[in-house]
Amino acid sequence: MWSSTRTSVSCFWGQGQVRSRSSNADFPGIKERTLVAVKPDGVQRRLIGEIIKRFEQRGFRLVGLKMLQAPEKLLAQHYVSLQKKPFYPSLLHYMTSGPVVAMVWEGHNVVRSSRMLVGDTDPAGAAPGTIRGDLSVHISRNVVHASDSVQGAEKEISLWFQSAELIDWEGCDHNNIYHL
Ligand SMILES: Nc1ncnc2c1ncn2[C@@H]1O[C@H](COP(=O)(O)OP(=O)(O)OP(=O)(O)O)[C@@H](O)[C@H]1O
Ligand SMILES: Nc1nc2c(ncn2[C@H]2C[C@H](O)[C@@H](COP(=O)(O)OP(=O)(O)O)O2)c(=O)[nH]1
Ligand SMILES: [Mg+2]
Repeated sequence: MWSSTRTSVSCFWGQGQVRSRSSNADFPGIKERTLVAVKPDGVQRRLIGEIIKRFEQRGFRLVGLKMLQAPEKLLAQHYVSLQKKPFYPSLLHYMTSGPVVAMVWEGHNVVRSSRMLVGDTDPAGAAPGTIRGDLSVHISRNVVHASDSVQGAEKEISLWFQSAELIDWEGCDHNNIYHL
């Protein structure tokens, strides 16, 4: 689904050696990706930076980012499972009320971890410390989206991004488990 060439950044360890990379074939899930989107209320409330900060601090890698006015057709596909819900029209109205910031984050178990970072769908039940638990009060204005399964993430990423818009890069921070 994503490009196979990985952009290399020289990593200097300790006394300045460049450490050679081991294969990551032994670490399934290491390159897992998920779709996260700052919803229109998050953009309006200037929360883009705060939300990106939480994913970066956790150690995930941003591999795709764009701001867009989401077309209704895209949202209809994205929320296809909610089409029959009574709140569906208001959900589409909300999601088209302003620009959205769509992102793809990569890392070990990023789908599950993102859902934990984001918190419960209903902010009233979202734990303090989570994005929704700290920054929102109502389910219909819950500031952020995160895919809820690996399969769903793959589908959503291909819906929101062309593969050429995703950058395969490698860093050299202490969270870089490619070097384990
Ligand atoms: N009862 C509700 N009333 C109003 N809006 C709702 C309600 N339930 C869900 N929503 C909206 O629809 C979105 C999608 O619902 P879903 O059940 O997929 O929750 P989610 O997976 O936590 O959210 P998202 O898919 O946006 O990450 C919610 O994030 C929320 O904005
Ligand atoms: N108004 C309203 N909106 C709802 C309801 N259930 C879900 N939504 C909205 C908010 C969710 O973030 C969005 C997507 O639903 P989801 O995928 O089940 O939840 P989540 O993945 O956002 O946590 O739909 C709901 O019951 N009422
Ligand atoms: Mg959902």
